[in-house]
Amino acid sequence: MIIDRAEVIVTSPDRNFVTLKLTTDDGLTGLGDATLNGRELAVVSYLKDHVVPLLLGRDAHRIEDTWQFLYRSAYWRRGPVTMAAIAAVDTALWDIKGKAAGMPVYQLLGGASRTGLLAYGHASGKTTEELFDSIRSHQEQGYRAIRVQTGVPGLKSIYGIASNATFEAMQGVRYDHEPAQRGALPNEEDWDSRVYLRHVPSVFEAVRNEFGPELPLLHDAHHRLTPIQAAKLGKSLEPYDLFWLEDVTPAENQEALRLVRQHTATPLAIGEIFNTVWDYQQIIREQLIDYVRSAVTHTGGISHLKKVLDYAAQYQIKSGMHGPTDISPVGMAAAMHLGLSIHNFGIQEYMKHGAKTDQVFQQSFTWTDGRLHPGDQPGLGVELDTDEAGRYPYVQAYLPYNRLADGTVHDW
Ligand SMILES: O=NC(=O)[C@@H](O)[C@H](O)[C@H](O)CO
Ligand SMILES: [Co+2]
Repeated sequence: MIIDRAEVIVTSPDRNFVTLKLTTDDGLTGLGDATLNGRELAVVSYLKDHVVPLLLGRDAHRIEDTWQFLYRSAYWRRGPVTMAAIAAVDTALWDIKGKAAGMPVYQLLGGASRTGLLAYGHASGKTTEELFDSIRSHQEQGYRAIRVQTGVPGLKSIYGIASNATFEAMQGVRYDHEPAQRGALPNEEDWDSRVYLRHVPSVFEAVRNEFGPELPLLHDAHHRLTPIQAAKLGKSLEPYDLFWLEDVTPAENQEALRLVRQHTATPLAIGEIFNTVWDYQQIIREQLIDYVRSAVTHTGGISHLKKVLDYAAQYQIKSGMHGPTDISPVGMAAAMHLGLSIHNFGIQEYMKHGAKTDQVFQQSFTWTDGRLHPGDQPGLGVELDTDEAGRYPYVQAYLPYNRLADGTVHDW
């Protein structure tokens, strides 16, 4: 079963997506998500100019050999562009192998370890009442776990809040921070850690008082705090029993999490911007986190993220795969197949894609009673309508960035 065609399809229905489509000599096709939000065209070139010529003529069955060949023959190791490109190839080959076997990918990975995948959604609101509306709306949509992000007094715009606050309005104006904002330059936003640290505990106090102790609540600090500030936040949120506190501090310096861990028992989730097991090695080995946040799309594909999660399982660390709208339906399907099969599944982030995206990508996953299931179609269960995709050309788009009051650039 030889790869004899490889296409890199860029489409921008509700936001930019990059998809690799491989076709074999016996007509089987496989899809891989290669979307890197705000830097999409770098992966397009990496695939088109450097990887596709190496794939044509290769045996599509040899997934591990292809992965090792692409990882080692590049010479230059790791990084988001390289690992997103390798992820797309790996995922597309698993899709093909599933179709060749007549089985959904999760069956090839060892079969189902659970009936469905607990998912969480993104409630947000500039004010407490808008936040409460958003939480109720997510509960009505069936979410059993909810991420809470709010405005911060004195800050003009902030991560995780829809540009148009009320949830009803969001039905039309979707929470749009994930799909990088379209435009020639990144939007500058403002930030103040001290105001944020004072404000967040009061938000969770209000949410717990309104919604009770049971509802699993998550929060994303989005890389903005120093380790001691992260420790302070984790400790101040302990009375509210969070499911997890995410990206509390930039984790390139993995040992920074030692300080946070010394001060708080709030569970920690890290890794959505990581791209290989080496980014995790210390924080897994020292049990400095509780959830691995990587998406299949950014971490070398199904093959590599499975290795990361199998390593994490030895330290009782679970998956918490990244699932914003800039993970395409192909990437989400790969996450669901992997999540269904592993023992140490934790939770799946699930932001619903837009209607135009669902027109471009035909999906077969189900969302029932707050749990996702990839479905039982052979392969990943996603097909891409190339004609529909052709209707939405790429649009330059960037993620925002932060500056502090004195103009210093800060993590967004
Ligand atoms: O937990 N989810 C997140 O942090 C996302 O909102 C990321 O900022 C975007 O997906 C980046 O493209
Ligand atoms: Co995050």
